[in-house]
Amino acid sequence: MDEFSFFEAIEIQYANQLPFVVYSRPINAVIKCWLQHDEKLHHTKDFSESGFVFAPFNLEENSILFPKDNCSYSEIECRDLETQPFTTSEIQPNSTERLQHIELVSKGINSIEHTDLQKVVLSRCEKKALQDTNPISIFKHLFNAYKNAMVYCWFHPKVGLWIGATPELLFKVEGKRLTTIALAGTQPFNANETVKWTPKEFEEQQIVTDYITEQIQPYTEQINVSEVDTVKAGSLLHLKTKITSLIKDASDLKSIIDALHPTPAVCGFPKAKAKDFILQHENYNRDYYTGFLGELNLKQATTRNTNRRNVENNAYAVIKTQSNFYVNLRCMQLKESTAKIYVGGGITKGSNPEHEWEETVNKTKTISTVLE
Ligand SMILES: C=C(O[C@@H]1C=C(C(=O)O)C=C[C@H]1O)C(=O)O
Repeated sequence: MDEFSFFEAIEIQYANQLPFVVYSRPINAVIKCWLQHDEKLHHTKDFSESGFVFAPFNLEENSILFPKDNCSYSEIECRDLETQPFTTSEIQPNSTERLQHIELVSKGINSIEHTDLQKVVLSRCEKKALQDTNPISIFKHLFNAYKNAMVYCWFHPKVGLWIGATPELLFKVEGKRLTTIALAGTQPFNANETVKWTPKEFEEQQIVTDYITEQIQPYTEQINVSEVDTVKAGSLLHLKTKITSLIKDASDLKSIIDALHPTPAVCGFPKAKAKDFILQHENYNRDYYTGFLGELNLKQATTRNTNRRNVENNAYAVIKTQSNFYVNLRCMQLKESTAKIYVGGGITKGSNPEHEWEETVNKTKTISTVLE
C-alpha cells in the first residue's frame, strides 16, 4: 500500500465517523493503522483479547478495545510524511490557570509534608483554539517532528478523538520477557549546555525505579535494572532506567497492568494515596490522559538468535505473543475546533510551585508546536 491510499482510507473512515487508530512506535519508520468495521464500543476487563487497547487513568472506568477480528489492519514504511506548510501560534498561558495550578501544587506539597504521601503528580488541561482541525494532518506533523515517541491519533465516535506523542513506555511483553522504564525529572533540552540534574530529580527518578521493581517482584523473576540515563523527548530531557524481567508462568497480563499502572511517574507514591489525592483535588477529569494505549496480545513472528553453528535452526521463526503499552502523555483531545492539551509534573517535598507551573507550560509545547 502506498502513503496516499493508506491515509485516504483513514480520511474516509473518519468522514464516516468510524473508529480508527493510526500510530508509529518510537525509532520505527513503520506507521500502522487499524480501522474498526462498525461503530460498536468494545471494552476489555481482563486484557485477554487481541487488538488495540485505549485505557483511562482510572481503570475503574472502561478500557476500550478495537478487537483484532473486527478491524482491517494496514501499515506503511515511511521516514517523512508529506504535509502542508503551517504556522503555529504560541499559547498565551492564562493567569487564573497559573494561580489555580500553583494552589494545587502547594496543596500537594502540604500533604507531602504532613502525611505519608511522598510524591504526587499534578496536572491540568490547557485549551487552544485551532485553525486546522484535521486530526490526520496533525498526526502527520507530529510524526515528522517526534521520531523517538509513540505518535498516535485515536478515534471512536462514542468516546472522542485523541492525539499524542508520548515518550513513555508503560511496559512491553514479548513471550515471557517484560520490559518497562522508569521515567522522571524534566528539564528543557539545550544543545549548548551539558546536562546537570539536581539531587531532587535523581531522588524522584529513584522513587519510580524502586517502586516499579518492587511492584513486579511477585509476578516476575530475574529482574535487571540498567544505569540511569538521560533521554530526549521533543524539546525536553528526562531521566530514565530500563527494567527487564521474566514473567512467571502463573502470572497473567492483567496482574502486570494492575501492578504497574498508574506508575509513580504519572500518579505518585504510595499509589493509592496519590490517586485519591488526584481524584479529590485536581479540578477536572483526566479521562485517558495518563492512561495507556497500545497493541494487545498480538501474535508476531520473531527470528531466532543467530547461532552460526546451527544454521538450519535459524531458518525457523518463533511465534510470540506481544503486547506494548505506552503511557498517554504529551497528548490532547480534539473537541470541535478546540484542542485540550493535558500536562502535569511530579511533586515531591522539595518542589517549587512556580517552577512546576513553568514545567507544565514547557510540556504543552510538544503538542502545541504542531498545531495551527
Ligand atoms: C505527567 C507528565 O509527565 C511525567 C512527569 C515527569 C516529571 O515529573 O518530571 C516526567 C515524565 C513523565 O513521566 C506529563 O507530561 O504530563
